[in-house]
Amino acid sequence: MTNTLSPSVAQSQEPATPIVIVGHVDHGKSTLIGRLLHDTDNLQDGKVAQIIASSKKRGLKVEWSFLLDSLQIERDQGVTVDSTRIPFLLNKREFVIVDAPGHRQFLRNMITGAADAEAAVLVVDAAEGAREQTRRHAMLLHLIGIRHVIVLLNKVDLLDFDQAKIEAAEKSVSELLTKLDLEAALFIPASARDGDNIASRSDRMPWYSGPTLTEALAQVPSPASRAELPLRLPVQDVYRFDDKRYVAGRIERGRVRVGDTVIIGTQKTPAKISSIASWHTAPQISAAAGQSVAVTLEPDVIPDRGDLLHKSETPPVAASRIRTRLFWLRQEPLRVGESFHLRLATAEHAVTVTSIDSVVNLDDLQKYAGEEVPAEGFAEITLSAAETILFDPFVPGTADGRGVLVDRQQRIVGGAPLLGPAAIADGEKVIHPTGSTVTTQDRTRAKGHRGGVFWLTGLSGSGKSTLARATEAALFADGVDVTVLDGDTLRAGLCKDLGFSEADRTENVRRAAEVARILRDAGQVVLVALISPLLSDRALARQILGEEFAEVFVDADLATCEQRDPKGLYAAARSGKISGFTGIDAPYEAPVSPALHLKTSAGSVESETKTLASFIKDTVRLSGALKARS
Ligand SMILES: Nc1ncnc2c1ncn2[C@@H]1O[C@H](COP(=O)(O)OS(=O)(=O)O)[C@@H](OP(=O)(O)O)[C@H]1O
Ligand SMILES: Nc1ncnc2c1ncn2[C@@H]1O[C@H](COP(=O)(O)OP(=O)(O)O)[C@@H](O)[C@H]1O
Repeated sequence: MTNTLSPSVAQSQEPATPIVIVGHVDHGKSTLIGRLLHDTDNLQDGKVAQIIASSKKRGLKVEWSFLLDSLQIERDQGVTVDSTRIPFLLNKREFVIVDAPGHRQFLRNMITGAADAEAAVLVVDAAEGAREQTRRHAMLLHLIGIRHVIVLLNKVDLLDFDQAKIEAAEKSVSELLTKLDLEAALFIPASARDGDNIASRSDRMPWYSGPTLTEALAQVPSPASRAELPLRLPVQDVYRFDDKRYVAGRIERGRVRVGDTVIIGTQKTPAKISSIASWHTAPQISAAAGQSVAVTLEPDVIPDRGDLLHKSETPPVAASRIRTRLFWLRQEPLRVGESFHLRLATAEHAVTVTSIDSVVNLDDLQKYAGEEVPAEGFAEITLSAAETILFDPFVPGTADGRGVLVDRQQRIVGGAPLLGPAAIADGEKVIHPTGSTVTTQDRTRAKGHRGGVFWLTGLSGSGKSTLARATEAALFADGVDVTVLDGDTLRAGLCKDLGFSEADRTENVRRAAEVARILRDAGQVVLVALISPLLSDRALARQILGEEFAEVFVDADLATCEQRDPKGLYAAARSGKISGFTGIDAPYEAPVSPALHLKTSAGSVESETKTLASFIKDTVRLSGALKARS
């Protein structure tokens, strides 16, 4: 099978100009991409015939968006090399359309740097005007800092090519963009389906004297040469051959020459470049931005992966508290205190969110103070690291300062363009949580199982403590590293300042969840046995613990619990000796969809213990049996 895009595209030597094409669903993005590739002669003839045939078959005019469907199929089959970049040539100049089928994927692409985009085309249905995604995409373009924005007012045939109507549409989109501080370089009235003002001038809008889309793209500045900027060489790896150590990496910007003195990372160790090699080439005297090199250093110091080589006269910013923008991608909100890894070029730093400084409201696009960043929201936050981080503050249209936040499972949870060092406000509580250098994988390997938290909730007397202790013993006998955090036990020490008011119970849950997190992160299986009566409190625990959290409903009806009354507390509550007792005069909200539901009114302690222990082992076990303890 051959690639749909014509082979000439691959032959250009100039660096390609990346552009993104965005727009609300159905406003014509896919049609535009198909039309653009066709009208600029970037499709093979066979492909065009295929699109025409399949459009005819469905009784449609030529449906250019079918092209993207067929590209998608090629991608799925692995035919197209890069799944998110569509190259095309415009008068010998190479462009790359950074494409992403879904909204979430688009966001991910934008923030992970697939789009160092030089320009953006915002497609807006002229008849429908700006919609939800128009607004979100425009916001993103503003936050990412794409400087060159072309608004394509699409489907102007629906407005009969009428100048007054089209100008009214332009005005309303322009007002939205102004609110976002995003200035459109151009508004182009067009019909992507018919090709008006895409690659050729429309004769149906003689009143329009501006450029066509391809003329506008031709005016987009080429990616500026990064070779003239101060040197940044992030260390990818260090290799040893014949007693020599080679420090390998891709020069992000600037250039290195043999004889240059460079500074290595945060240790600030100076060293001389004694040789430069590129793969498959003879040794070089110098190398510049974009090249992957292996340098030898004199003296033979050993940088770490992630160290940044730079020159002493042009150092990057060094800070351990960093103000950053945030494009939050997780489906749950972000709160202060959560920890992540900040990926920055080849470096990874453990960081904690120490403040949420402002949150952007997507309705009025204003910044507000906020306690949390909502799911998929935008914000400005402060990150703290235990170590100094070297970085260049984010500059629109470059790779500088483009941090990415990843969670414990290495999933990307947010884009974090680093804005600069965060000043310490008067009286501010400054903390620098440290991250372990022992990895989760190391711990898992050593213990033979993963860590996890099993949160037992239920009425007093339902059997939480009994089952937790019996399961603890069973798991321990099986070689599992296990700890129980029991309500009564915690309340005898860590939580002895707390009573049973709603606020105190929330704090009790929070503390237990934080302790469970530390133990879980150290690789342990943690059984938490707390009444934790409110759905909102257990949601808080889940928030603190993330996905490695399983809710176990220890379910016995009130009558059974009251009849058991192992501590005589129900009797005391009934006689008014104690008040606010769960199930009597304080609420208990049962879990809606627990990971495990144990009905202890009916079953025996032994059978419930077996069920719980095997559920836990199935969850934390590695493939195969748990490691036998020697
Ligand atoms: N008013 C009131 N309500 C509920 N429970 C009470 C109360 N007063 C004392 N106790 C005893 O405290 C134990 C519950 O503590 P928890 O930390 O699990 O409760 S909570 O999660 O904070 O709601 C609970 O233990 P369990 O019976 O093991 O659940 C009781 O022994
Ligand atoms: N299937 C069962 N699971 C757990 N406990 C049971 C079961 N059947 C009877 N019990 C009894 O119920 C009581 C539960 O008390 P406890 O474990 O302290 O509950 P909680 O910690 O939820 O307050 C114990 O006396 C226990 O022996």
